[in-house]
Amino acid sequence: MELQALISNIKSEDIVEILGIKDVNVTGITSDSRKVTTGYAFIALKGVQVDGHDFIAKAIELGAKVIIHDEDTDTSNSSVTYIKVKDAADAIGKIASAWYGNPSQKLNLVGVTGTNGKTTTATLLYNVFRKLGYGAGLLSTVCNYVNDDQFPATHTTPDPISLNEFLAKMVEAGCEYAFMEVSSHAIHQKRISGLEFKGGIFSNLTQDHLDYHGTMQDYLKAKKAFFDNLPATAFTLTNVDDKNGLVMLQNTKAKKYTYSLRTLADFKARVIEKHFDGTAIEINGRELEVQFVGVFNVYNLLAVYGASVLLGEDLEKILIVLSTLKSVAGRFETIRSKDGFTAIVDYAHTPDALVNVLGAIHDVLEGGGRVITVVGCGGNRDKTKRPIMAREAVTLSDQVILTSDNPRFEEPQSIVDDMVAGLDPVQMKKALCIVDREQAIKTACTFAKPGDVILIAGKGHEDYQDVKGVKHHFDDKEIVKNILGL
Ligand SMILES: CC(=O)N[C@H]1[C@@H](OP(=O)(O)OP(=O)(O)OC[C@H]2O[C@@H](n3ccc(=O)[nH]c3=O)[C@H](O)[C@@H]2O)O[C@H](CO)[C@@H](O)[C@@H]1O[C@H](C)C(=O)N[C@@H](C)C(=O)N[C@H](CCC(=O)O)C(=O)O
Ligand SMILES: Nc1ncnc2c1ncn2[C@@H]1O[C@H](COP(=O)(O)OP(=O)(O)OP(=O)(O)O)[C@@H](O)[C@H]1O
Repeated sequence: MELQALISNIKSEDIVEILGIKDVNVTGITSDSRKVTTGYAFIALKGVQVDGHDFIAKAIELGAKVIIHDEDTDTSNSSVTYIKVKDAADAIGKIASAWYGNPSQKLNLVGVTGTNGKTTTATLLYNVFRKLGYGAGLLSTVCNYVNDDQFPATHTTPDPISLNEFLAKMVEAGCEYAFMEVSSHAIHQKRISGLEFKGGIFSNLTQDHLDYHGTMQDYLKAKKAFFDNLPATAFTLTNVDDKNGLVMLQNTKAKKYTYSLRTLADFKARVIEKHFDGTAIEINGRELEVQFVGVFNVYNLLAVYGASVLLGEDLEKILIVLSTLKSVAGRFETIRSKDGFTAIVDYAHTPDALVNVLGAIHDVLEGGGRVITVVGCGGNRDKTKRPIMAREAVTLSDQVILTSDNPRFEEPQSIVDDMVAGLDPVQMKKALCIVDREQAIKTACTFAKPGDVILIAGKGHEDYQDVKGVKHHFDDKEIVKNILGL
């Protein structure tokens, strides 16, 4: 691609200077010096761990012909074109978009952000539009889809080059719709810069990711930036039962819509009856039975309904499809034992999600059944969640087993100790520490009696345990089924 076309999405005021010849044909783009080959454009990004500007010389050695940077750098190589921009993280999204033919402009792209519910909402939207007969794609934590073709996901929101490559695949495969999760990390690192969104959904904001954002205020600011940057042609759909729902709408140019179970809103729902296999609900005056448990899932379904309406779909058709949808992988997945107890595998790994999923279990628990919770916290991530999650688990369960969940580079025992620090001696009587997760699940199954529910929280769809940088195969569902002989 010609260099002028490659940088055509970057506003001229965002380009500080161009040194060297402008008439260059670029053969590829990357921000990783290790991927450079002859004729590439290398975009130097200041990383969290290292600075891409330190790899410019290496990129040139490997054949880079264009260097895009935002810090002072050695520009003495006369066979290279140096483009200094104001913000390389912002520029790379626009460059990636141009390189792949601006795919987001050819799709109805909807982004979902919030602490919990992103995967569920984005996946259900994708399922609805596939069931309605459209070509559609999905970018999510669990899996990426281009129509029915599956691609493994490495991030909740991929880096700008992979992201635009996926969107281009969707365009090529004839998709009209694309649904994606937008993580706060991605907004902060500008991975979504240059994308043209048709809509943005906000689910909720509760404590998470403080290891990265530092404070809740900065976490909120990151989420809000997504809505602040939506164009007037897009819609925003926010949950106004969350105290930050209206905050998200403050500075946006986009058309504003709201959803709620409790107050006045454009899209309203009400729970009629809760049971173990689903919930009877009313959406905008229409009753239907859905195969989801938990009020939090009614919020997710309402967001899906609202977004589908805003995308122009027929109300009746959407309601019919909603009643056929099933739970997303690793979200409230139930396994019944032959002895009459139930195990639930759920991805709840924030205090709020844990409270919600335990609340949902209590709502449908049949007479006398006890709740046994197996839960851990991830290593090298927000440590302040640990005592809170232990406390919430103990408060809402009859028995808790504290265990390991992706310890990464921390000692599993010390993570469990941080959880225990949240419990007083009385609460401690309900808790047991079994660091070995398989052993913890086995012990919960031995404790369980008919009518009891075991919640195995935190890993959901994940099929690994991340220990010291190595992902060892570990699948909560598989383990439970083996133990129960299913
Ligand atoms: C903390 C974080 O978000 N890090 C992300 C960030 O990495 P980084 O800034 O640390 O990159 P780096 O390794 O320091 O490198 C800086 C630059 O130098 C370049 N480099 C580096 C080495 C070299 O030899 N040559 C070279 O050119 C790199 O390619 C990069 O451009 O940018 C990378 C490229 O986009 C991401 O892959 C990486 O995600 C890491 C792996 C990660 O685990 N991120 C998680 C926390 C994350 O983003 N999670 C959210 C979801 C959270 C949730 O809701 O649960 C997500 O969207 O997935
Ligand atoms: N709307 C919601 N409100 C609160 N909790 C929810 C909601 N939806 C799902 N949850 C809980 O959060 C867990 C994670 O759900 P989901 O994967 O949809 O969220 P997410 O935002 O994609 O999370 P992550 O970014 O960490 O992948 C679920 O297993 C459930 O326990």
